[in-house]
Amino acid sequence: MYAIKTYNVISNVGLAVFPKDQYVINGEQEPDALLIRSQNLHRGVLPVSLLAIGRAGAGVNNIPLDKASENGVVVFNAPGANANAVKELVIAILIMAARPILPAINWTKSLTNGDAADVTLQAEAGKNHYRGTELAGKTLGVIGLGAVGSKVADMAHQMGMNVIGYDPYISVEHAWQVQSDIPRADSLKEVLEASDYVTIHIPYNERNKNLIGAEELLMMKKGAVLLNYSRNGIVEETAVMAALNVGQLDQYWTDFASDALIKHDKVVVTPHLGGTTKEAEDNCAQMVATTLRKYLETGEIEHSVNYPDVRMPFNSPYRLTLLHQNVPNMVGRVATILADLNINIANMINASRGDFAYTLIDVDQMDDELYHKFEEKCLSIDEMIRVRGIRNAKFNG
Ligand SMILES: NC(=O)c1ccc[n+]([C@@H]2O[C@H](COP(=O)([O-])OP(=O)(O)OC[C@H]3O[C@@H](n4cnc5c(N)ncnc54)[C@H](O)[C@@H]3O)[C@@H](O)[C@H]2O)c1
Ligand SMILES: O=C(O)CC[C@@H](O)C(=O)O
Repeated sequence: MYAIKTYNVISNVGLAVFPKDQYVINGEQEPDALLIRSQNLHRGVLPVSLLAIGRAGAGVNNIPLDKASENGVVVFNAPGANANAVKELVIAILIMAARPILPAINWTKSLTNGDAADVTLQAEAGKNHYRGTELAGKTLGVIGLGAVGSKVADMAHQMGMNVIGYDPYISVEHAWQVQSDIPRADSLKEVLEASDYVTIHIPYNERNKNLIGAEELLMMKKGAVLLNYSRNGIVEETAVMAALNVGQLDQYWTDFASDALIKHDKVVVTPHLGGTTKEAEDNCAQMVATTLRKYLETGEIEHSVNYPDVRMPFNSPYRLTLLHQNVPNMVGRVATILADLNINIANMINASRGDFAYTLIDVDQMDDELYHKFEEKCLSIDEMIRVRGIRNAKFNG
């Protein structure tokens, strides 16, 4: 039985991916895998039993990736699975930033002391206080043109906005998703200077920490609007409030609450709602549960953020999986161990990603005693991190 431990609310559609006769969810056993959303794993230790972590979402800044890699824990996310939900929310926020919909609704609700006709008259008389502007013809700068940013850019473009994108690290896949008539800025400065509205869709990491600070806010048009539906650490909070106080920035909309931000008049905070739709929660949980299950049962890696993606049809009775550092001659050394044990290789694949690498070896014969000898010899190699043997369920019985 495999043991899965969950944190946060994980959709049942995702949990249903794990057959009850093979998986225990939140039982007593030490976990083989964690399935999480925003749970902060930096604070605890990773259990020794842990083989994998599945993040039912896009951002992985709540996971200690270096520690996971060094311990041979493969981390998966659900790329793009909640992008449509974030896009729809960001478009709604753009509209609410241009039109004072929330204060207008609250004011209308407050109309009292009159008969029906009086309320209608008051509403008509007061509506000019809630005059807005239109998005069509205004310029939207989109920082990050990945799964979310590319969708936001396209939708805003369709709504008549002039969209300018900025993403110096864009993948080929996402580059194809952005309409070719959406211009790309060559620098952050260029996109900030050009835009009436700026929306950020990038991961939080060391490089992007405080990407938007006092200097960048000064590059923006006076009275521009900033949206942050990515992560709080990307925008420097004190700088943003200072820019709001002097009118350099007109409004700041963010999905990430903090004590200071929620008290500021020109900041509107939603409670990390970007991916909170039924569809997105189902998509994320299903995608990551499927990749976790595949990894546990076949060793194949898909959508990992710390180890290379590796696929190999599992057509032998037994598979050996080896997570190791990316150093020369690992495959040679493992092949020698197998040869010394008189085990024939049926199929093999090796791939690397940065400092780490992964090797899958299929063999036709294996028993517990032989496996233990193999494992012991492999783990005596300094750069070997984790060795695992998987029996192919198709050959059982
Ligand atoms: N509010 C929410 O609930 C919610 C939901 C989904 C994602 N997110 C956040 O949004 C981020 C983006 O999500 P995604 O699904 O689009 O991810 P993604 O990986 O598909 O896209 C991120 C893009 O940002 C680009 N990028 C990285 N650093 C950049 C920089 N300094 N300048 C410009 N571009 C840069 C990358 O090249 C990539 O194309 C996630 O990492 C997550 O933190 C939040
Ligand atoms: O799980 C959530 O609700 C948030 C997901 C979001 O932050 C993400 O990075 O995908």
